[in-house]
Amino acid sequence: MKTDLIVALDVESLQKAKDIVGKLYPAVKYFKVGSQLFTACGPEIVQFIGKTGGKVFLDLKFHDIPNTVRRVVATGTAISIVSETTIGSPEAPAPTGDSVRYPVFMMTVHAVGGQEMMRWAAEAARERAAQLKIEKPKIVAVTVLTSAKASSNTQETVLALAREAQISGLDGVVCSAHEAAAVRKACGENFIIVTPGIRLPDGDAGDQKRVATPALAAAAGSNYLVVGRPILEAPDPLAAAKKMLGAL
Ligand SMILES: O=C(O)c1cc(=O)[nH]c(=O)n1[C@@H]1O[C@H](COP(=O)(O)O)[C@@H](O)[C@H]1O
Repeated sequence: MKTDLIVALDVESLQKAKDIVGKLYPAVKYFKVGSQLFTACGPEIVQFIGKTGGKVFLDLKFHDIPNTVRRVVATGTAISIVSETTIGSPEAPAPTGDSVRYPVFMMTVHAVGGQEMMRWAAEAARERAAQLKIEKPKIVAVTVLTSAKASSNTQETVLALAREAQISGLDGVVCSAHEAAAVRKACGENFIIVTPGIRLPDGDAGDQKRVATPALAAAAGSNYLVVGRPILEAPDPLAAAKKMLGAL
């Protein structure tokens, strides 16, 4: 199984994000757009990464009533910079121009939102993608954040949430490397495991508690490793990304 690197673009402006993508692509192909960047610049960054050739992981961790999550997942599936009714309306016609030529590749919801919410999210992505004739974005559920200290029942909680996500029709979960092997065993080979909290042996964990090296996470069965600060704050982000990739 191949393990890929996703760089978290946790920066405050479109320009900074563009600079980082410019430095890292094509060595890095996957970029995570999270709440900070999306709040700062909106869908334009999605379009930019798509045009560059990269793939976007839109990590907005939706957690709301099923109807609201259904609508926002449908909107995210059709995300575009074209200023038209598509933004905000899951029922609106397909965007024109090149907007949906760069759809997001993966999105997050919170597993604690419950099975009905996750099921509606999965259905919304499927339906909207079919309508637009584009590949369905993968929907993955955040389980227990990697910033939470491990407790005696962390693995059990992650496993229960992963099973609920799978039953609900989601494509995978976000969990730490510490639970990845158990999730892989319980949910099978095709279930996507996304793992943040990745550090090289000498790396500063910061607020992350359940951390692991790239090699450990890959050996545990993670498909995608999410790395932010160790790359963003490095004097040479490309060299830092290559070091992470080399440590897989
Ligand atoms: O959903 C996520 O991406 C996520 C889930 C989780 O449990 N832990 C976690 O750190 N993340 C994200 O992964 C990235 C990790 O960043 P660094 O700790 O700087 O490498 C951040 O963008 C977090 O928002």
